[in-house]
Amino acid sequence: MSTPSSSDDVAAAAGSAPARVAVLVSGAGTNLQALLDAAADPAYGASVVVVGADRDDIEGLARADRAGVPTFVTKVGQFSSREHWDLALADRVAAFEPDVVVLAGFMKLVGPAFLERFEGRVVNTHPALCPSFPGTTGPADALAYGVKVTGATLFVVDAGVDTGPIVAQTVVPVEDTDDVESLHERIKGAERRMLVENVGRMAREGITITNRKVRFGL
Ligand SMILES: Nc1nc2c(c(=O)[nH]1)N[C@@H](CN(C=O)c1ccc(C(=O)N[C@@H](CCC(=O)O)C(=O)O)cc1)CN2
Ligand SMILES: NCC(=O)N[C@@H]1O[C@H](COP(=O)([O-])[O-])[C@@H](O)[C@H]1O
Repeated sequence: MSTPSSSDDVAAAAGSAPARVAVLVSGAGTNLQALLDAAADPAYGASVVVVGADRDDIEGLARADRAGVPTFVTKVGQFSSREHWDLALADRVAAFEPDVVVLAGFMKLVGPAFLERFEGRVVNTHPALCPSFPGTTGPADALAYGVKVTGATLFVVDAGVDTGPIVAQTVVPVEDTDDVESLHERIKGAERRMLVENVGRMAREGITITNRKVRFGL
């Protein structure tokens, strides 16, 4: 795995050793579980080396414990400012020398220190088709708007909210009978498949970003 060269033309990953993946979570951790399950196969090319969270007592951390993966919790409230939290979070993650950092249901915006440390190597999975419905309520917003299809987006995180270069998207139908829960569950099924497939490809092939366009390969 090599270090990205610049923010506008970024190469990440690709090598013979499994890529080291750090995952940050805030909740149930079903996306994390999908990565843990995939990584059990050496052919996948990636290994989850640490799971971090911004809160205690969540199923995502329990999933990591059961898989024997180290965990940490870094809460905003433990620090005197958001900037100090961001720096501490970057330090905790960096100690595990990740090649790729996956935000998988991580409900905090990461800031400049974090993004500089892992430039071009942080991806987030979002339960909507970016650039539509950014933020914390993507499935509810899609349902309220009345769209007939929605989905999930994997993107390289930047300083905005769900604005980064898009790695992959997956589409699901919105049914007339859906409520927010049923729609989000349908999205999450497709989201987990998209995440596993594309984090694996990032690990095995690397990515290059040119003028926002993401392609696999270095
Ligand atoms: N710099 C970025 N950080 C993150 C992104 C991103 O695109 N850029 N994506 C998020 C996930 N996200 C939605 O996709 C998201 C998460 C959280 C928030 C937010 O406003 N959070 C509040 C706290 C809410 C809480 O603690 O429950 C906050 O950060 O103070 C907006 C969007 C991952 N990070
Ligand atoms: N804005 C971020 C956001 O809405 N993230 C979403 O939270 C869910 C976490 O599920 P999980 O904890 O079961 O993986 C996922 O659908 C993820 O995209």
